[in-house]
Amino acid sequence: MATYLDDLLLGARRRVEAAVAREPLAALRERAVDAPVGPAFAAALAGAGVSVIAEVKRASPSKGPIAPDLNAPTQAAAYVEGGAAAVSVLTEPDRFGGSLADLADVAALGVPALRKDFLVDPYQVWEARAAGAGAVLLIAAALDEPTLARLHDEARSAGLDVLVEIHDEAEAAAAGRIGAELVGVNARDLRTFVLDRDGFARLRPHLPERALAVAESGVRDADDVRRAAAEGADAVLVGEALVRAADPRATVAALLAAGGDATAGPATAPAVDHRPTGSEAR
Ligand SMILES: O=P(O)(O)OC[C@@H](O)[C@@H](O)c1c[nH]c2ccccc12
Repeated sequence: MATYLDDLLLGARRRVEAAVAREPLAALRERAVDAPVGPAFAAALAGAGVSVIAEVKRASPSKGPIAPDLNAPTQAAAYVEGGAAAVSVLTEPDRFGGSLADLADVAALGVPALRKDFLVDPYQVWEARAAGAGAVLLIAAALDEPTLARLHDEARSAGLDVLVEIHDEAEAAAAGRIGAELVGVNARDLRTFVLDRDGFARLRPHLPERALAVAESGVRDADDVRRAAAEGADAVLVGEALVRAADPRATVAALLAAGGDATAGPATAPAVDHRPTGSEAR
């Protein structure tokens, strides 16, 4: 059965074909290397406490329209004022209402920006670089491992960081084999859209040891951030809760405070050991 994910991947391939017809890869690369490199993405997440990657998203396949009139750079500026370490920008147009122009507008603010899309071709990596992104998302469930590895290498050679998205143990292992330094656990299964709030805690021990860990999807409030912190997240990636928020600046600030609390004080959950133990150890 064809899933939404299959549809999204097909749409991505068609957009690449159309874009290549307008501007061949060589020309795009030339334009991209002349563009200023965006601020480093992964390094912005590495500090103490849980960093917030705040997302610009107008719609989604599971929710339909969420914030159809959202202005990407205005929204992103509010995130930055609230203390977001980085901004994720959906560039997929059909189901998420995004565009590369949104990405460029957000990156122009000088914030580390992630291209969130369904990447299937190196061309899309260079589009991200040309738009001023600091990172691209690669979805392990969408790519066979050689393609995942190839796109990962292409992005690294373009000077971009890569957020490798996984949602099971096999994908976590693949992320390790390709040398991922930044791994996101998507609590939402992109094939079924089912949200599993225990997904991060379950998969955290299986992530590559040196990688930064991002908890993605379904983070609603300070309690969810505290939980992610206690489960060993370096960052949370938050979309819907922020695009629906009446005051996105204050909402980011509140999430950030919760993430700091969790590692700071006796009032919150004790630190736990996230490394695999016993027979689980790799
Ligand atoms: O809106 P939420 O539940 O906070 O989720 C944000 C983000 O995790 C989600 O948009 C996402 C995670 N991985 C993706 C891959 C493609 C498109 C979207 C996504």
